[in-house]
Amino acid sequence: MSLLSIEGLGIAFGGLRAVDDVSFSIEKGEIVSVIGPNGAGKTTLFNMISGVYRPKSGRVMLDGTDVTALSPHLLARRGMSRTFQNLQIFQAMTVQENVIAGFHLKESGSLIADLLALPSSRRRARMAAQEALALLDRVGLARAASQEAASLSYGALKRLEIARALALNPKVLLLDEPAAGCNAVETEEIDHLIAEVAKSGVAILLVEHDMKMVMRISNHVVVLDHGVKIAEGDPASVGKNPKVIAAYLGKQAAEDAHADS
Ligand SMILES: Nc1ncnc2c1ncn2[C@@H]1O[C@H](COP(=O)(O)OP(=O)(O)OP(=O)(O)O)[C@@H](O)[C@H]1O
Repeated sequence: MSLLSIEGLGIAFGGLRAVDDVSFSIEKGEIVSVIGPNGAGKTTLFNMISGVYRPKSGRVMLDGTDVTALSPHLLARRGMSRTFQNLQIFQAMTVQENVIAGFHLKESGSLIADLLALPSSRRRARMAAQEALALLDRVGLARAASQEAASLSYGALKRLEIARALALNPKVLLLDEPAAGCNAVETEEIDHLIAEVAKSGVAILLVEHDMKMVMRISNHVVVLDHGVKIAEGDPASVGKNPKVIAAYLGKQAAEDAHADS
């Protein structure tokens, strides 16, 4: 049984089948990337897996349990957390407070205790602050803990968002374009971070346009075109697949590439 199984997911907008019968799975500690040309259905698939859209067909199985269309916060409690293409950082809060906000997503029933500032809630707050610092250390931001998030560079903000998603202690982490807008140095830092998180046993699903990054860090690549899965496999075999080349570059380029090889 895989940690995360995507089974025949499909959805349509009006007459357009944006994602059609897509299946694949992810194991513990594995990095799987979903790629495809613009409009292929990557974001839509991601949104179905993370509970933002309800699929018309198929299901999402997490650790053997059907979690299809659970709300994002319930999914977070079951062990699936995500980051967003457009950063969801609270700019006016400190770096550490942003991570602490992540812990609150998985807690329930603590609001009244917090409002009354009960000893239990003060103890919890102290622990959350310590755990947040440990997470910031992991993503290389411990020294910026008390700075306002707005003062961080773009690459650091991206790592902060990953730290906040890790605050939920996920089994599966979904990353929506983690390197978008980053320069080469920032992308490399995010590469290392993703590899380290996977090594700790977290399964990672990535949607990313930076093809070099995808080829560098993925164990497995799933390729979509017009909502349909057209290929999957290790990065090297997917990179050579004529169907994939055709989807990206057009049919003629694929035939040329095939003739050259
Ligand atoms: N909410 C929506 N309503 C109607 N059509 C949509 C909606 N979301 C996506 N689509 C359409 O579904 C198809 C897949 O879009 P999607 O954004 O998932 O592709 P993508 O692979 O993520 O593209 P990109 O690489 O450009 O981000 C496109 O034709 C898009 O226009």
